[in-house]
Amino acid sequence: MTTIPPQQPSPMPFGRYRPFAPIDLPDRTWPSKTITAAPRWLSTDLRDGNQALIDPMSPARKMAMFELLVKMGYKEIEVGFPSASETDFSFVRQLIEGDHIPDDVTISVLTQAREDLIERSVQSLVGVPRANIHLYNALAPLFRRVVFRASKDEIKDIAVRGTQAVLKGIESYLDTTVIGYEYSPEIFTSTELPFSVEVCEAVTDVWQPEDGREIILNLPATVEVATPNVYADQIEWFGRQLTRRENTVISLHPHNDRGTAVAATELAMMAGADRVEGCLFGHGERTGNVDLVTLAMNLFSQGVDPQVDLSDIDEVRRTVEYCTNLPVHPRHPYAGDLVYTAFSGSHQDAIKKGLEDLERQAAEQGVPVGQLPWEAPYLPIDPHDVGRTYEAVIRVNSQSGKGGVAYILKAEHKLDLPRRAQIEFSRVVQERTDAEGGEMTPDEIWSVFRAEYLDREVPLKLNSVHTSSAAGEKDALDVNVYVDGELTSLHGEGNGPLSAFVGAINGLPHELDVRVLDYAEHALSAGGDALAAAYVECLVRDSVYWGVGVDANIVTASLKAVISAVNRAAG
Ligand SMILES: CC(=O)SCCNC(=O)CCNC(=O)[C@H](O)C(C)(C)COP(=O)(O)OP(=O)(O)OC[C@H]1O[C@@H](n2cnc3c(N)ncnc32)[C@H](O)[C@@H]1OP(=O)(O)O
Ligand SMILES: CC(C)C(=O)C(=O)O
Ligand SMILES: [Mg+2]
Repeated sequence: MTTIPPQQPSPMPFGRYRPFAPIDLPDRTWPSKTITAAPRWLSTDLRDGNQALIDPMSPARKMAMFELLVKMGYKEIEVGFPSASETDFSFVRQLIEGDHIPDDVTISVLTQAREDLIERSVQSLVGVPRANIHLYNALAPLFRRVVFRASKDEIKDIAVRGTQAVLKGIESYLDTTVIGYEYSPEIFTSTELPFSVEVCEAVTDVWQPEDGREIILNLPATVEVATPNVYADQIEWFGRQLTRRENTVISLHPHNDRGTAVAATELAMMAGADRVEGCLFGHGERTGNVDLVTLAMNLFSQGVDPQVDLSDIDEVRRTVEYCTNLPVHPRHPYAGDLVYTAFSGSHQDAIKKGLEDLERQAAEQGVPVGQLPWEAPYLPIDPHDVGRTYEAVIRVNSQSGKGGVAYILKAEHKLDLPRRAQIEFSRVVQERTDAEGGEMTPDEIWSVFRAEYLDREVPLKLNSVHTSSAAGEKDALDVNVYVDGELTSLHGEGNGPLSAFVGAINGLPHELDVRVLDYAEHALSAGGDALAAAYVECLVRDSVYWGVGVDANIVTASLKAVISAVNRAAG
């Protein structure tokens, strides 16, 4: 019996950290809920995303990001922190004065709860068609003690007076009917829940929401401190306490410190949230905000309309990389360079079979593959649905098997190798990848294939072929073949041109001793000038070799295939 040795205690100082105490919510309902619709999205790429960049976006990059978000279908976009800098202020002015905000898009601006900053923020919005003002202050015990050095009542007062200042600013400078309000109890996840509710209720008392005049209460996991189920409990508990739930939008603003922001958001949506704030590809402070792309694609992959357009995910990625000057990781869900790629043999084999199965079903039903329900091994979505192609799906390195190599030959060159030929050629490829390491590109695979099967001319090279057969008689074949570079005329007879040819070359002084074991052929293309491919498995003396021939004439292709096997046997 084998015993696994026990693990050792880590030398790291884990004793300095305390577990986050979950809230007591035994009657939670969210675990049995399902997400059936997209939430209201808000992109904060231009604010939380921008404030966390090494190089904050230039005006041109901000405009590119804004246009991308609009094009993708985001209807709520936080465009900056206009009281922070002249750049942020001018960008908001540029959007408004340049008439860049579509009628159905609501921009928002963030401000601290400080009167001067609120006034400046309000001024940035003069002339806006529609906007939200977003005010925040931190409520958590650590912030009360260390940052604000203030009591609970004083902290509540900051939020209340801030909201009053927003109302005053709106009345002084703006068309009151087009301005909405969002309040964030910052560090919500580490704040005593009753205190968060108390402050939010006080803020709501000031704003006085009613039908047609909502209040957005945005509950940030400013720092993600617990498992996703705890955030869901917090959201469900909070929602139950509100006195004006019907006119309140519960919004999520998860960060990704523990790497579980997507999961936390999804569970919190199940717990009753209406709206989600995040950034494309998870940009934002520290480990980032929740990734809007993954959230939307997760909905899509469950058959739920994500209400944003990611059908050209590479274009979205390119624009975000340009704007943020940061790369998207090659393994980023749905968007990374490698996420629709299989290197390993068993995955390649299964994917190839899955894609062929879909093609077969589509042909049987007379519909394109794009109209069939998606089901393919290892591929949660059809790469085509996000503008990717299958070409990148299977890539070959030393971990690859016959399925991947065969897939590339079929996808790129329409060569559908018989199974045993696939095995033989994949060994040839594996010898190369083992010896040289790294990946073999489709072009390299093709040149190895050509060199191995199609381009060998010694000892035999076909020059011309003439066949004849009369009813009931054997096939007669006259061929001109270069034998070791010398043009030689051969004659053979047999049950078909292939056996006639084999008989003819077995008569050569080389003592080839060729026997055909298996044969397959298929067209490579349709039409009058179509090419055909022939595959012949030959026993040459006492070893088995496959040969491949390609020609417009199928008989010539099959003779070339025999020659290919014979030349390979000659080494
Ligand atoms: C979780 C988040 O992402 S919140 C958004 C964070 N984003 C940003 O801060 C980006 C833009 N911010 C800035 O450029 C600057 O902070 C400015 C221009 C807005 C303000 O700058 P400054 O006036 O220099 O103040 P600073 O940011 O250092 O603020 C610290 C002061 O504001 C107080 N403060 C911080 N947040 C808030 C708030 N939300 N409401 C009220 N007061 C606040 C602090 O307690 C501190 O007060 P003290 O000086 O009395 O100790
Ligand atoms: C301003 C708030 C919403 C914020 O960004 C956070 O708490 O993370
Ligand atoms: Mg944030």
